[in-house]
Amino acid sequence: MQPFKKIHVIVMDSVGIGEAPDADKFGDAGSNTLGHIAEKMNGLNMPNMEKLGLSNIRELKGINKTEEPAAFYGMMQEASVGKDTMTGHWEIMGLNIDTPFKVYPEGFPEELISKLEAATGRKVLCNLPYSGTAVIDDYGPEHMETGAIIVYTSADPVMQIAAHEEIIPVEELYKICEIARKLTLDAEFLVGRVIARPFVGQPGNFTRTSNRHDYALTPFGRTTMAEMKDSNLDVIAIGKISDIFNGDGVTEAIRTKDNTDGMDKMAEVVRRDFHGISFLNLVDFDANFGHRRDPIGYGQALEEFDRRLPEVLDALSADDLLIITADHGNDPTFPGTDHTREYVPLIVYSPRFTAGAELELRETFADIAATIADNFNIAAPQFGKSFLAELK
Ligand SMILES: O=P(O)(O)O[C@H]1O[C@H](CO)[C@@H](O)[C@H]1O
Ligand SMILES: [Mn+2]
Ligand SMILES: [Mn+2]
Repeated sequence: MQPFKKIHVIVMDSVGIGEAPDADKFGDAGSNTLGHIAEKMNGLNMPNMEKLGLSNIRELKGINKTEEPAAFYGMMQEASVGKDTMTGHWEIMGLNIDTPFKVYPEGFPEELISKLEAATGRKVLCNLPYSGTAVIDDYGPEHMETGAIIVYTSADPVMQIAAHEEIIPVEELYKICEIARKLTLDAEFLVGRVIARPFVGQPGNFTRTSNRHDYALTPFGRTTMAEMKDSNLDVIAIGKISDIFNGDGVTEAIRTKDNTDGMDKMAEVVRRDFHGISFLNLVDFDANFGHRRDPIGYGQALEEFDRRLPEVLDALSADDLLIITADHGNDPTFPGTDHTREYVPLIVYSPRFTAGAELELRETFADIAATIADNFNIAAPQFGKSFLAELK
């Protein structure tokens, strides 16, 4: 088969498709993001994903299994020991994270907080694991009175810093986060990501803005993105992808406001003439609905995604390959507010295909990187097995 000129990867952030075999080790036995949302919605209306074969992977209420799926379809299991966004995306690009990132279930050590206060000249509020919407409700008023910053974490390896845009201008919050990023690069206080969380509004009525900014770490190994960039191929990062890789291996970064904007930008990029990959993350599923434990909102966002899909599908030519997948689960019906250890769906489509078929269970997300490397004839990642030859 002729290689594809462009491969487009869409990560539906947190759209898992049922507990992974090792889910019990993560306290996630019984989780199923898509399955439980379909139940709560009393059937999901996703005719475009249906045609591609979504319910052929695992039957989902409201979505029919189709006799002639247009896409190749299957599931991937996560090999790495984490279930956070960075781990999932880095694995998709060929890495295997075998040492878990540090998490801070009791908040950050006093020593780190003192250093942060000294370096920023601002006091720290909260310093606990917290939901990002609850934390601004609870600490926002005090923050507005004192100018102290709201620092919180979660079950993920993250330090999040929230501030009202009229109390601390976004640019200053970004500087504060850069300071926090520098302080948390050492093994002693290592944090996967520092996240700026600006918000607006009045007490009791705060909302977060799209000026969120993530400060990640540079991937610990050589990703297929880096390999592509060094081979003079294009790597177009859309949404928070560039942040997740700290810009490593990215040749062009396009920011987005939300899922809708992400799909708009994706359709634009698909129509362009280039040689390489585009890589989009749709974070709303996770941030607005998964962590908020809102299965109906989540279901509606999935249906909206499905309605927008034809714009991307229609833009594809026989030179394009589209891969739709996820980075972990976040079952909105599950106890707690954290990610869930799940299989992720794998949908692989090109107008070049006459028919789709089932792909065998993938043992690592890195099979996507291996497939990309195989297609562009560049060095294979250290992990992953290409499924390119199966696409016929
Ligand atoms: O509750 P909010 O602030 O949305 O935080 C969520 O967003 C973080 C980064 O994705 C996750 O670790 C989770 O804690
Ligand atoms: Mn994620
Ligand atoms: Mn998340």
